[in-house]
Amino acid sequence: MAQVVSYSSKETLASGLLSFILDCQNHAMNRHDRFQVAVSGGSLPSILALAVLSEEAEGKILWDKWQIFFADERAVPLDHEDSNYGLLKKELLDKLPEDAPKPEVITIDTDFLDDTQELADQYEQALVNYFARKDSVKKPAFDLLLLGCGPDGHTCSLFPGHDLLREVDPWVAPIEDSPKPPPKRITLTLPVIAAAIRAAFVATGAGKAEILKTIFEDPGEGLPCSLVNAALNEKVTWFVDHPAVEGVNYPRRASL
Ligand SMILES: O=C1O[C@H](COP(=O)(O)O)[C@@H](O)[C@H](O)[C@H]1O
Repeated sequence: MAQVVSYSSKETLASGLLSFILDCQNHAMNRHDRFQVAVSGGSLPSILALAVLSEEAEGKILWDKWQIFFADERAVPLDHEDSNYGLLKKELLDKLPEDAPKPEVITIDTDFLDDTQELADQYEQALVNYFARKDSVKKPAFDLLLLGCGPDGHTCSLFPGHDLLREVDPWVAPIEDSPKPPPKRITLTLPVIAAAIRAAFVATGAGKAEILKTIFEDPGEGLPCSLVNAALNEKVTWFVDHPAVEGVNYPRRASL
């Protein structure tokens, strides 16, 4: 079962998230001497920055071992205001101390913005280069997925009821009709998410309470976030604040 930890403030949530990330990082170091993380856009980069740029994190993040991928990305130039890379750069990468080692960041190839299938294929090829060779059964195992939860229960660019939820073979898939703008994107597929070593969702604010109620109390509804919970079970932890789970009957691990 997915774990949920609820915090009283963004700062305490960020501190809990940092401990989780450090645990995943240390496990990854023992596993293969690198830390392969996929990050989301939306509200995730700012809270991630709060965690990993904190005083508490000083000297503990092995940036030169991090390989940062995108759980989903919008088909826009990297300096466009809708780019998930652009957001991560603004919130986190640009704030790393100048003398600190830098993570490797694997972005989309913007030569293919006009053809989302090719854009997805190129990003999948990048994953093939960083993970084991592609094999139709074995999916890449990210050390950590850092996921967001949209107010409709979407995660990555996997939207409720969309055909993409049934993809089994591709690692990365294109979407041209995202209900949330911009419409053209690429996303990791559910089988790749299911192959992750660990995953964390971050959801904050009262605006998320209604959808979290459906995700946890009515998983049969099949919302993308519920499908991730079902696929990863105890490997996924939700970092939420109290307003996000107000009135929600969720599997309590602790409330901090
Ligand atoms: O469009 C997107 O939305 C989701 C959720 O965003 P949030 O602001 O509600 O946290 C995000 O996880 C995804 O990466 C992004 O492309």
